[in-house]
Amino acid sequence: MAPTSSLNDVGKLKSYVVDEGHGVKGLSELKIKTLPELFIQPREKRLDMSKVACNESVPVIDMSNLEDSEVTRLICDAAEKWGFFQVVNHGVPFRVLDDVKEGAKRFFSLPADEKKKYLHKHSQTKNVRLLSSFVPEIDKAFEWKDYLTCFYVSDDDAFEFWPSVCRDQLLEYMKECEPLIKRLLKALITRLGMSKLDETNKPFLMGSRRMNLNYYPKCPNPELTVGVGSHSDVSTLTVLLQDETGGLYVRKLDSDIWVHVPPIKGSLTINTGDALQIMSNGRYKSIEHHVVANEHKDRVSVPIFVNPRPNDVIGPLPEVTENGEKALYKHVLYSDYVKHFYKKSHNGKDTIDFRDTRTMQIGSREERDSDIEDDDDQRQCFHRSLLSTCASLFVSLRPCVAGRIFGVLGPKRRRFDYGPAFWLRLFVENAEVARVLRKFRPFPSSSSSSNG
Ligand SMILES: COc1cc(/C=C/C(=O)SCCNC(=O)CCNC(=O)[C@H](O)C(C)(C)COP(=O)(O)OP(=O)(O)OC[C@H]2O[C@@H](n3cnc4c(N)ncnc43)[C@H](O)[C@@H]2OP(=O)(O)O)ccc1O
Ligand SMILES: O=C(O)CCC(=O)C(=O)O
Ligand SMILES: [Fe+2]
Repeated sequence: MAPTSSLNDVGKLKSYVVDEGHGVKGLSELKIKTLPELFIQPREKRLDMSKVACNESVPVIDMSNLEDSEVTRLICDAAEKWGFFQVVNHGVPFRVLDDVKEGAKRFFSLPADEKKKYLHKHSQTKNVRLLSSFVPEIDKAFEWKDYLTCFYVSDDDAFEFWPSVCRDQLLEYMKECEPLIKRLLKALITRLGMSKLDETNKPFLMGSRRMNLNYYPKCPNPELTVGVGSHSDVSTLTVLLQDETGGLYVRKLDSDIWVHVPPIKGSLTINTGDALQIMSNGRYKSIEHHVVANEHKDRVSVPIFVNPRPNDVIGPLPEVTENGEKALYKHVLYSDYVKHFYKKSHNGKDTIDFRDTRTMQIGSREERDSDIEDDDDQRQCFHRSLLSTCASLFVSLRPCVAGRIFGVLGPKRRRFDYGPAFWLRLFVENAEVARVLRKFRPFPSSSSSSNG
């Protein structure tokens, strides 16, 4: 039961919030009058209201005219100058947006024992996790937020592992956003010198998706904490659905001014993430943003993070650097980049700094040692990409080989159904090995790498 007497015992408090599945929401529902110390953020991590510009706002782009080159121009300008914009008339039905918000509320209203099943230590899959704060094992001061994160692998995987109270709504939302995502990327790549979105660039621009359900419960002392600390997303781009509460602030480019992103009914907020900043060699900006806590209302938001595939090596695109432009970022295996993001608490733009050739020396020795940062790292990360691609190919082939040898399909038959989906996946993964090999073999020596 309610550990109101133990709120000052950090161990018990963490255990209540994180391990028992109550989350920050459970704590909020105890109607505590003061914020436990665990959630008190250092002053520099909170939003300084004197730095908020009330007369500024991120662009709002009307997407109703599908063929309009002016829309393309507005999207590219917004990604260059703001890294954030809202879209209206985007084609995703209001009903789908309402349903996914309701689905999120349903999930977080489940009893703690039900939610607990999605904690990392109990979850049947690593593609679904329930967390509080950001990375609770690492965060010294907790953020006032719970979130469920779902990495999309396939419909079958989602049907099997995603929570049934919101699974259908999440999948529908993700699928309805697909045309919008393609339109946005198509527009953005024109300014990078690519003529179309096709099978050659789709994988590293939008090869994987992760959806989070964020829940920010009412907070007794919102001014002392944050909903989400300042960070930039590690995605290519993020499509964010927020409810009517408000509280998302973004940094104005090259300034210490913050701008509110007001909820507009039916709109979606788009931001370009670190992966696109790297691929565009800094042309498109991945902007810091954060969310304040709120005393009066629970808030939900649902971001779709559109990403490269974990096994992709990302770096400034050849189309961008072929005119002699100096590459500002080192290549990195995308899953290494994401793991680096999850290894530390939110701290502004420090994830991308670790690939920025101008700031690469920043970071603790421990971090430097564990990341690939030597001059030969492009070669290394292609090696790693190749290895992890082969590993995933092996995993998908294993039951097939076992089936052939022993004449059995094993207990996980449903997941390794040899229908069209299986053969398609096999084909795609073989193609992937071939692609990585092609990239790897003619790779130049480190002395001729373009990183400066
Ligand atoms: C602002 O607040 C946020 C933001 C976010 C997310 C923002 C984004 O931009 S998400 C886009 C992320 N991109 C992807 O997920 C696509 C690429 N995915 C991958 O590369 C991989 O799935 C992986 C994330 C690297 C995980 O790879 P894998 O090695 O196969 O899986 P694990 O063994 O489970 O993970 C290894 C290691 O990573 C950490 N970790 C992984 N996932 C999460 C997660 N969802 N949350 C926290 N930490 C995660 C973790 O340390 C894992 O080690 P363990 O020892 O725990 O296994 C998100 C949240 C916000 O609050
Ligand atoms: O809740 C929001 O409005 C933003 C959340 C966010 O920035 C994130 O999940 O990455
Ligand atoms: Fe974010």
